[in-house]
Amino acid sequence: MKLALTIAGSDSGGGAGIQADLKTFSAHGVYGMSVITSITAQNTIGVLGIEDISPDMVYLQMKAIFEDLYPNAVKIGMVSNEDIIKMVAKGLKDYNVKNIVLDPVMISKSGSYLLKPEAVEALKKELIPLSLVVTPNLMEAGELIGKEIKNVSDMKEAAKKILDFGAKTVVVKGGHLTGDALDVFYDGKEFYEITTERIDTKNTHGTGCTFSSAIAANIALGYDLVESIKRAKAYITGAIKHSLAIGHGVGPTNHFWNIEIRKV
Ligand SMILES: Nc1ncnc2c1ncn2[C@@H]1O[C@H](COP(=O)(O)OP(=O)(O)O)[C@@H](O)[C@H]1O
Ligand SMILES: Cc1ncc(COP(=O)(O)O)c(N)n1
Repeated sequence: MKLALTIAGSDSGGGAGIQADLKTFSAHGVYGMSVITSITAQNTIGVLGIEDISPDMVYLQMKAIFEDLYPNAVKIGMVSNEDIIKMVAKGLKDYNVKNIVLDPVMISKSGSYLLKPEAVEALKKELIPLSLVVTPNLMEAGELIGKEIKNVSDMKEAAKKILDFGAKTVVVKGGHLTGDALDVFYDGKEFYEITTERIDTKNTHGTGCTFSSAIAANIALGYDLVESIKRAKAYITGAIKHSLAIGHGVGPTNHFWNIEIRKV
């Protein structure tokens, strides 16, 4: 059994954050574990409240996992504030953790801050240099480099700059552009454009979480990074195609779209 860890926030609505990540790991046949950084009271409509976990408790969860259930890959999502970011970076360094996929979560689709704006610099300084791949959406890439991203050429420029912050590779996700769902991957040498059809649905709650945890699951399974990203792109596209019209707002993706469960 391969093991994967998510370090992220809890989404009570089950569509994003820790819940999306654990479902994604399970859908890939990977054993999922979690370090919860923050609890959000959230549904498909919005975020009602956020309560951060203490940095000491974040570290203790990491210690519990790394001293017993060492992960083959790690995904990082919502890290909320500077003190949690520093503690997560310390835990990853103390236990020499590799294969880190960083989704620099900043704002929910419903508009709530999941990262304090003043913590963006700590994210850049502490977590990006530890990452095998960083997966910002257009807004997050723009915040990281201090410039609005409007097209594919801006996405490439952002990928280069984020690589310069110390990431090994970068995927800038173009889910919020018009046209095809085009993501740009940069490995420091070559650019790759990873494209699928755009699916016409409002139910995209948790797409970024699901995509990044699918990359981590595939890395844990032993695929190389480019293959892991390609497989994650196919998985998220299916999960959006079969997304769930549940709740009264932006519904979640369907994490088990490729697993057939028969009624008896
Ligand atoms: N409507 C859509 N149809 C197909 N793919 C999409 C759609 N929306 C987003 N994606 C893809 O889902 C993944 C997550 O992207 P995105 O939604 O931009 O992330 P985030 O949730 O962080 O904003 C990317 O691969 C993106 O291209
Ligand atoms: C706890 C938590 N983490 C992350 C997201 C981002 O969700 P998305 O993947 O839709 O950008 C979220 N809404 N809640």
